[in-house]
Amino acid sequence: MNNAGLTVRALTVERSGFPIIRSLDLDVPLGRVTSLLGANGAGKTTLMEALAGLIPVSAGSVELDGTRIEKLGRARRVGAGLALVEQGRTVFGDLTVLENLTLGKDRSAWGRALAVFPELDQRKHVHARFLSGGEQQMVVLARAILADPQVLLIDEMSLGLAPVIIQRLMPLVRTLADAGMGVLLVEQFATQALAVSDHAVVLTRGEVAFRGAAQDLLDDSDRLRLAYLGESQTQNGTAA
Ligand SMILES: Nc1ncnc2c1ncn2[C@@H]1O[C@H](COP(=O)(O)OP(=O)(O)OP(=O)(O)O)[C@@H](O)[C@H]1O
Repeated sequence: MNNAGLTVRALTVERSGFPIIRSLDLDVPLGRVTSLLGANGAGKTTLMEALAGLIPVSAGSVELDGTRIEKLGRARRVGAGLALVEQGRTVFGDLTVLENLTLGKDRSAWGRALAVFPELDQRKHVHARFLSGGEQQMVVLARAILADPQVLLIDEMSLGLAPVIIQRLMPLVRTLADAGMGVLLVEQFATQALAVSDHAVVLTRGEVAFRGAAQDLLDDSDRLRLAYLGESQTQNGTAA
């Protein structure tokens, strides 16, 4: 029995018949933030979508709290304790903040959302389409947190947001992990992501090119640059 959060083994995911994720092993332990880095096209979003059940896996296993989930649909994975904050904000623009966060939920949801984002209280009757990008992202994050996941997958939540908002959101990710959640974080602002992360995994063309302590990657500017540029970690440094 494995209670270590999300355990991914030998996962292969194809798009249009071409393997994008190739025999990948990954652990997302509870109580830890794991940053997933890699150049554009490395396969980060493909991996997140496959873990969340938006696209099928071709081979391998995904276990959550010791239970195989790779064949479950998205809703059942949420029910099992796995939530995804998708790339690109998706609030219901015609609904108020309050409605966005309480639709289909019990009345305690609003209080729980406010505990995480108290600043939403003064915006609760505002239609979500009138919120700033940062406020919309808070609503999206709050919705995911209300599902009470064991493991939360966050794909590029800072896309298009001002640095000041990112500075507000990143420590929150740490707080969620400190409260026991496992977090897998894909983030273009790698140094800010690594600063709140325990572990780091770098993907290159669908395979793990580095895994280790987030601090080790922060301290190794050459390796960090390679993670951005998508060059392979071969001994002669040949570009991928
Ligand atoms: N629907 C699709 N059909 C076919 N190929 C796709 C599809 N979506 C993505 N790909 C390809 O899969 C590869 C990985 O893309 P993916 O979006 O997962 O990478 P990423 O690491 O998230 O990149 P980015 O940082 O740009 O979002 C790319 O080569 C991309 O062109």
